[in-house]
Amino acid sequence: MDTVSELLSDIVENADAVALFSPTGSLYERFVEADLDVDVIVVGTENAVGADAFVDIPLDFTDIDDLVEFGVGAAVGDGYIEEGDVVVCAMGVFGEEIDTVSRVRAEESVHSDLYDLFVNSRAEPTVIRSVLEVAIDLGKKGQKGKPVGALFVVGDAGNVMNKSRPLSYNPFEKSHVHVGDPIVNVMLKEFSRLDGAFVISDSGKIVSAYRYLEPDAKGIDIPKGLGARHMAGGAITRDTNATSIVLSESDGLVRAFKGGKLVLEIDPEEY
Ligand SMILES: Nc1ncnc2c1ncn2[C@@H]1O[C@H](COP(=O)(O)OP(=O)(O)OP(=O)(O)O)[C@@H](O)[C@H]1O
Ligand SMILES: [Mn+2]
Repeated sequence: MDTVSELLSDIVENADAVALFSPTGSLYERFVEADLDVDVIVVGTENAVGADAFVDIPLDFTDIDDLVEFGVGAAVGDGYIEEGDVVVCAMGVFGEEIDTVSRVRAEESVHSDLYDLFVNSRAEPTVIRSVLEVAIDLGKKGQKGKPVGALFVVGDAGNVMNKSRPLSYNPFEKSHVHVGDPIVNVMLKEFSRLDGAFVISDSGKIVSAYRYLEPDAKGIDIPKGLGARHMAGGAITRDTNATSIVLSESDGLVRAFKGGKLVLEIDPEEY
């Protein structure tokens, strides 16, 4: 059997594009050589196969829904496909060979929120990515073996400062340090044991620690069982153009809020 073309011809029929998620070189070659009647887009954290059409994902999403949602959103955003196009997403979840295929239509409802979080936040995408990494790392290890919670409010710092007040003296008052610097990651983890939120600027400068947020939380929905940290973290993203990244001390998950909505939920143990 002519593997790729026959196996996938039914699924690929009338599709506008095939998105290969982190394919091996030989798999990608087979797709190109199969000469299917559709565009082949590679989606991954790096373009290891040197594909012409490549979509960069900011995080190794372990959840397939998230992966597909982000991949399709980014393919639209990067101009490889258009709204309404049908994309066949193919990946090897359990190994290098394709074992999972989904056929989705690129629609606002499928792809907008997660892509938007990384690409259309006020803060630079690398800043969002770095803060997520700190939160995931902190969630994995905790502080001295104990679970910790933390709240990072990223972007639109001036407005966030206006909607909050200090709980204690600000250790970052006179410093010019940025997320992503290794020393800063250590500091963020150290200070996360204490109360309140970190405020981070669009460019990643740590503006303040220990901020008590006072947004209008009316009508904000957060998952059941969570309390004031998540309520404040969600609500501040509706009152301002900030994005919040919250690590829960109680359930250990990292969540991201934008525009008052929960847009991403990650279990650090899976990273
Ligand atoms: N408005 C706020 N601004 C900044 N930090 C807050 C705010 N409200 C609560 N916090 C911080 O969150 C911590 C935990 O509060 P709470 O248990 O109510 O939140 P939670 O949403 O249940 O989060 P967790 O899952 O981590 O327990 C508080 O000790 C405080 O440090
Ligand atoms: Mn709690």
